[in-house]
Amino acid sequence: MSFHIKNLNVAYGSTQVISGFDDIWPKGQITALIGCNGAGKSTLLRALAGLSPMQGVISVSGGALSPEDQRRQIAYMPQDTSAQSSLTVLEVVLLGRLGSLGLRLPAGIAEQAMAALDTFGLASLQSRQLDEISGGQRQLVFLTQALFRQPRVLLLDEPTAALDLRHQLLVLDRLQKVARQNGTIIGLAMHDLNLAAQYADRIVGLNGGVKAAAGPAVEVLTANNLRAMYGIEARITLDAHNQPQVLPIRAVE
Ligand SMILES: Nc1ncnc2c1ncn2[C@@H]1O[C@H](COP(=O)(O)OP(=O)(O)OP(=O)(O)O)[C@@H](O)[C@H]1O
Repeated sequence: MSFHIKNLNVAYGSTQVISGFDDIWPKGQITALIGCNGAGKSTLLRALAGLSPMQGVISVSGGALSPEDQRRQIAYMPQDTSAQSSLTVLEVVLLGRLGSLGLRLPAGIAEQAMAALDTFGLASLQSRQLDEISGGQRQLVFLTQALFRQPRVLLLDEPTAALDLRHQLLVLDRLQKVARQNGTIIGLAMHDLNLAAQYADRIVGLNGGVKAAAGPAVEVLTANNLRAMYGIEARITLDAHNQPQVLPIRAVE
């Protein structure tokens, strides 16, 4: 089972933002989307989640996904999780299973949601309203909700952007486990290239809405690619596991 994206095109009005994007995201792997501000990462993830009109075909295991399949099989967490809401933290996580909730909660589901919150140390916040917790805590709550859905495909837009260093590592460790253990297909937009190198199985570079590079970190995170995609000069070294580490030096013309 893998996630196939064929000739995906997205336009806002007459402005083309994603052009002819083709890729295959394997089962049980993390694919990280990288690229400069405005490169099209969020637009691509939103289109895959069925939230932006697009042209092209997306399929899982060869079967093209209808808009209904997209909603059922794909979970998506946006970049901006700010919310004025009187929903509590526990209610937000439970909404992850909205599709299977009736008038009464199925037995045990609240306990499962609490256990999910506990993974990121959030259980004590269960009764707080969404607007009574910090930005990083809100990002963790929405991440917990997306994981609680147990989707086949999980799309996360900059899931560690609001998190401290420890929580960045905890979240990416957890995502790697979910991918490996459940076979979940995970796609992330990321700006931290070193974390992408450490955790992603594949990196896809977007430049002006076009796929500019794809493959393992060591092939994508090269000085030439970073100059072309970000307009920077960078020093690349290999760590003890032969993964590239990027040290940005200066912006270039
Ligand atoms: N709703 C919209 N209407 C019109 N243009 C948009 C809209 N949303 C995004 N764009 C444009 O589409 C392009 C891609 O934006 P997108 O948000 O996908 O980039 P990104 O790679 O996620 O950037 P960032 O790293 O800043 O989050 C940009 O030029 C942006 O200005």
